[in-house]
Amino acid sequence: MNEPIRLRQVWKSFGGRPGASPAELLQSSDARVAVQDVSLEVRAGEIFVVMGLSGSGKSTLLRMINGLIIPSLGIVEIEGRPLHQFNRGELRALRRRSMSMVFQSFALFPQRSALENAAFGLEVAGVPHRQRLARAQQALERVGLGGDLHRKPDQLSGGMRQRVGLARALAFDSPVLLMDEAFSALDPLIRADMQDLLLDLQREHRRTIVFISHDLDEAVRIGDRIALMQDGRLLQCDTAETLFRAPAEPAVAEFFRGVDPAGVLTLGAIAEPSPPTDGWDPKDPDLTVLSSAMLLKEAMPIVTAANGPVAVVGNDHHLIGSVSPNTILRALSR
Ligand SMILES: Nc1ncnc2c1ncn2[C@@H]1O[C@H](COP(=O)(O)OP(=O)(O)OP(=O)(O)O)[C@@H](O)[C@H]1O
Repeated sequence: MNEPIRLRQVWKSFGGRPGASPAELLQSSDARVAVQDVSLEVRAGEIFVVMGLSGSGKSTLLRMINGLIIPSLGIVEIEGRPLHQFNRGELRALRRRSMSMVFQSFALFPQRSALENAAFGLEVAGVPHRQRLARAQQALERVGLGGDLHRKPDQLSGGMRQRVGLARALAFDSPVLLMDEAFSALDPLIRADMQDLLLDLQREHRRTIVFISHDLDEAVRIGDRIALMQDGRLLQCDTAETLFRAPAEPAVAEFFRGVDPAGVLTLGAIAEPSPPTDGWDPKDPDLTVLSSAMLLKEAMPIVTAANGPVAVVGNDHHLIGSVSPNTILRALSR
């Protein structure tokens, strides 16, 4: 299957001569180059976080993916088809049916209830009244607002309003969600709740999610992969663990300074390549067996409580190696 979203050498300059080459854009004093030569692929079913500081080009990138901004150079492909080949109607249909947006400050209609707000996108898409209310109600229940369907926005907290925004996108059931700093305005505890909710939703129903964030902790927590942006350039795009262990340039390592390695490293990355015991028997009921994908912060209490090294196995349950409390301590003190 084609990647749902692919960018090939994409540039976006605000101002500057149309048709200018990359070198001309970079040299031109009246061109503001927001995105420079970005190539990436978003895979079906992943949470793909675009992370960077303010002004690094994240929102411009997202708006090129849904066709709101046209690249100065390069190609954006959606499901294998270049976006510039979509006519207006197709672009509208893409935004309505295939890609839902969730913004930071989600504009809710003050005079409408949570239910009517969540149903709004479906209303615009022409879904019949009863059907759209049923779908909106289901989505609100899923985000924990089943008891607040008839409240108006001013009767909801900021976190609840953001849940209505998420429910509006979920009610669509579109395969791709574009989330622009969707949780950034929330206070830290509610923000962590929303991140958990998103991960739960993702376990139930794998959508392709492009999530913009300027917060590395958030990116590490929710991202299957992270695209790190700086000054319009893509520094590196990979799992948090690879960015942390093998930064492509010093700027990447700089981003990860101060990040807790236990929240980034997995058991698979640190396991000793030897079995936990000499006569290792995978069926031994007394042996602790953990997945290689488990993060150290989750594994630590289990490894510490086990009597002896624990076995680490891969996806197909084959033995990768073993980990003891000492292995973890060594990895964390590096
Ligand atoms: N319409 C525009 N006209 C001129 N310059 C723009 C426009 N939109 C964005 N820019 C510039 O492009 C650069 C990238 O902006 P963009 O909004 O994509 O960054 P961002 O990473 O999303 O930042 P933030 O996190 O602050 O939203 C910035 O220097 C910005 O000033």
